[in-house]
Amino acid sequence: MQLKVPEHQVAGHIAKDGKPGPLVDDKGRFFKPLQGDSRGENEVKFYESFSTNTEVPDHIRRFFPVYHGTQAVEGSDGATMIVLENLLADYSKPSVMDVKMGSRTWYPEASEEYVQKCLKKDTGTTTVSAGFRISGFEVYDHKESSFWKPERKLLRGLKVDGARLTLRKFVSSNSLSDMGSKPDSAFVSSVYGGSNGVLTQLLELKTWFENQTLYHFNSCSILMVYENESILKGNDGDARPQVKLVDFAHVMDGNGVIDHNFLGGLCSFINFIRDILQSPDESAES
Ligand SMILES: O=P(O)(O)O[C@@H]1[C@@H](OP(=O)(O)O)[C@H](OP(=O)(O)O)[C@H](O)[C@H](OP(=O)(O)O)[C@H]1OP(=O)(O)O
Ligand SMILES: Nc1ncnc2c1ncn2[C@@H]1O[C@H](COP(=O)(O)OP(=O)(O)O)[C@@H](O)[C@H]1O
Repeated sequence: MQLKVPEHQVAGHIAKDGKPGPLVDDKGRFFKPLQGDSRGENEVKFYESFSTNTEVPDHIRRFFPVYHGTQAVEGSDGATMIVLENLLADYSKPSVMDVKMGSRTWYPEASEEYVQKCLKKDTGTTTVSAGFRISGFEVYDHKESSFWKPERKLLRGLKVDGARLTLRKFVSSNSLSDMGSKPDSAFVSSVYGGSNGVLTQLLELKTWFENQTLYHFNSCSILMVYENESILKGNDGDARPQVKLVDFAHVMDGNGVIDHNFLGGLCSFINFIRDILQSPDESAES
């Protein structure tokens, strides 16, 4: 089995200090190392539960990566990895964004130290003010014919207007390294709009979250992706926008209670996307 480092990972842990990072194979699978303390186990517990839970409607399953169990991976010191569907396997020039949902990323059972660490990040980013934060993104820059990924530090400093501007840039054809340029929102209707677009998918997810009390998706992300190859070939209609959920290391049982934290963040995110769709030509906010 030939494994390699994923080309388009936009957030989360990478191989560092002797610890393995995610890997992908050529058969459409994504290998995520089990994280230390209870996180890895908790994520496995979630996937095992979710993949067999008959209360989850079929049309909702498509928002989650398919789970293929766990596996000890040779070449990574035999590290145990969660084997998932590689969500980017069918994309050749993907633009990808990871949006961490909720107005808090901590949860009641966490240690005081962990809560404080999360609170610091939550108040310093748009998590508290907007109900989500952009954890990472990579866009295919049509002017430069290459991928562009901002530094983490730059994203951590984004305020609400900056997040709005970034969501516009994500669907623009301008050169993105030029921070001063006004995004043209060229792909807004083919990515955010339409019957298969991001907004429609988010609304479908919201309908489920308005009722589901099975799980609380603490610190979970929405991964948005679309294909630029089709746009380069002049077929914007084939951008194949997808909304997926990733990172279930902190998912808890819902115990019959609505996940207000995720739902609130999702409603806010939907409003941002809807505003951009309704006024794609609005002047760039700073
Ligand atoms: O270590 P940090 O400060 O980079 O924080 C990680 C987060 O990075 P961020 O600061 O939000 O860009 C990181 O966020 P992303 O996945 O990058 O959005 C995770 O929240 C990670 O925790 P876990 O894998 O969910 O258990 C976080 O790891 P822990 O701090 O919980 O170990
Ligand atoms: N199933 C997947 N397919 C493709 N890419 C993925 C998948 N899961 C995660 N990723 C990539 O890895 C990043 C980090 O994933 P995540 O589960 O949040 O890891 P961590 O727990 O280290 O934060 C995501 O932002 C995305 O770029």
